[in-house]
Parts: sequence; structure tokens; C-alpha cells
Amino acid sequence: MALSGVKNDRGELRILENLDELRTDLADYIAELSEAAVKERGVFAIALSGGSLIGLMGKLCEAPYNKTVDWAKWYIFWADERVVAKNHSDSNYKLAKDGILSKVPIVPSHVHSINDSVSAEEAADEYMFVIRQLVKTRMVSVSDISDCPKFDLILLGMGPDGHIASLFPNHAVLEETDEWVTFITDSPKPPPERITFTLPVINSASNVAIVVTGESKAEAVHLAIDNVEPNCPSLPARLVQPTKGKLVWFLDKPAASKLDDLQFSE
Ligand SMILES: O=C1O[C@H](COP(=O)(O)O)[C@@H](O)[C@H](O)[C@H]1O
Repeated sequence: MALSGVKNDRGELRILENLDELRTDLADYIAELSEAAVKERGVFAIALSGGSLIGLMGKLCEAPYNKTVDWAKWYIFWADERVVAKNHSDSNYKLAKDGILSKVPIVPSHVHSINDSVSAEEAADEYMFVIRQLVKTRMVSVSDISDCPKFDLILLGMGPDGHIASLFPNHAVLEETDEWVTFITDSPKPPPERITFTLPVINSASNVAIVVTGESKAEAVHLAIDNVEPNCPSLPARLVQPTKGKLVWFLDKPAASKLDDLQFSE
């Protein structure tokens, strides 16, 4: 049985009994947001991450979602990408293509992955340009309080160190507020070269979901969500605070095991 509730200003928590329930709840959540965005705007602009998230989204390729989701209206982006060839096993694009995009009727021209034949800096600049064009045509909305794109949904995973997208703890990239997309060449987790959405873009989204499973991430979940002393100001996951949008955490029980005072109604 799922536990669900709101914790302080850290968003909605959904703690699922097991991975199968988490996969179903996540698929339902994405399908509902897709339907709402298509009804309101005619399109659904979704940004993916890599890592364990993609496997956890797998139910979207199964019934009923494979038939009921309006895939033709999806515009796909990446919240972060490793600067490797698209057919490299480290590529977040390849992970999503093999795991999801090749299994549902997405329009190929709606899939916006990075240019894998240029430097990290050029790839970030080009990606930002592409997003800018799609903001101009309103395929991606624009935030009314910042000049940032407002994605309908940004899906994030979180590493055991609390990193989200390619925003790592204590890294200067956390301070980047001028650009929508930036790059790093010294990622503490290989591969070193990556592009990433910046915090202002993540926090301008209409919806942000952080999907975390496993006991190895329980401490980072506690530091990201609970009122801890001293506060962890540079823990990237704690800096996800959508200005007007909604933040939802999808956790399995091991990932939630170190949270303080869980008082939820079942
Ligand atoms: O390197 C990355 O790691 C994070 C977390 O991955 P996970 O396998 O621990 O879930 C991922 O969200 C990010 O997109 C990826 O580039």
C-alpha cells in the first residue's frame, strides 16, 4: 500500500510498497500529466534523465498506456546528457531509446537529443538554441516569472551523493543562473563531460518528479527532504524547489527508510 503526503515545503511524497507499485504509480502520473498538457496546450514537453529512472518508466510501454497516451503530442528532451556518441552505452539518449522511445509511437522529429559530434560546450549551446526555437513556437511554454522554458514535466533521478541531472554537490555548476543549459568536463561520476539543465530551468517547470529507489540513497533522501541541521545548502536535490510548479518524490520503502517522522494516512 502506498503512503502519500506532503512534507513541509519539500513537495509531495509518494512512498510505494515495492518497485512494481512504484512503476505503476509513476506511469499513471506521467500519463495523467500528458493528458492534461495535451488538453490545455496541444503538446506535452517532457524532459528525461538517465540512470535507473528509465527502467522505472517501463510500464508506459505496456497496456493500457501504450494505447491510451497521445504519443504523437510528446516532445522529448533530456535534463542531462553525457557527451558521448549516441550509440555509446553511457548515453542517456540510447538508454531512453532502447528502453522506451523505440517501443511507442513517438514522432522522431519530436525527439530533441544533443549533438554528439561536438564539444560539451558547443553541445550545450546548440541544445539551448534548439530549446529557444521551441519556446518561440510555444512547443515549450515559457515561465511568466523568469525567462526560462517551462517544461510540462521534468523527470529526475538522484544519485547517492544527492546529485540530480548533472548537477553535483559543491560544484560551481549549481551557481549557474544565466544559461538554460550548461556543461561540465569534470563530473565526479563518469563520464566526465556532460551537459545539464541549470537549476533555474528545473525550478521553472510546471511539474518536477524525483524518482529514487534503494537503501544506498536513503541518507541523501533524508538530507534532501528533512529539516536537518546543519542544512545541506549545496545538496543539489534539496535545491529543487519549483517556483510555481509542483514537486513530487517517488520513493520505494528502502529509499524512504531514513526519513524523519513519517505521519501519513494510508
Ligand atoms: O549520471 C546520472 O545519474 C543520475 C542518477 O542515476 P541513478 O542510476 O542513480 O538513478 C541520473 O538521474 C542522471 O540522469 C545521470 O546522468
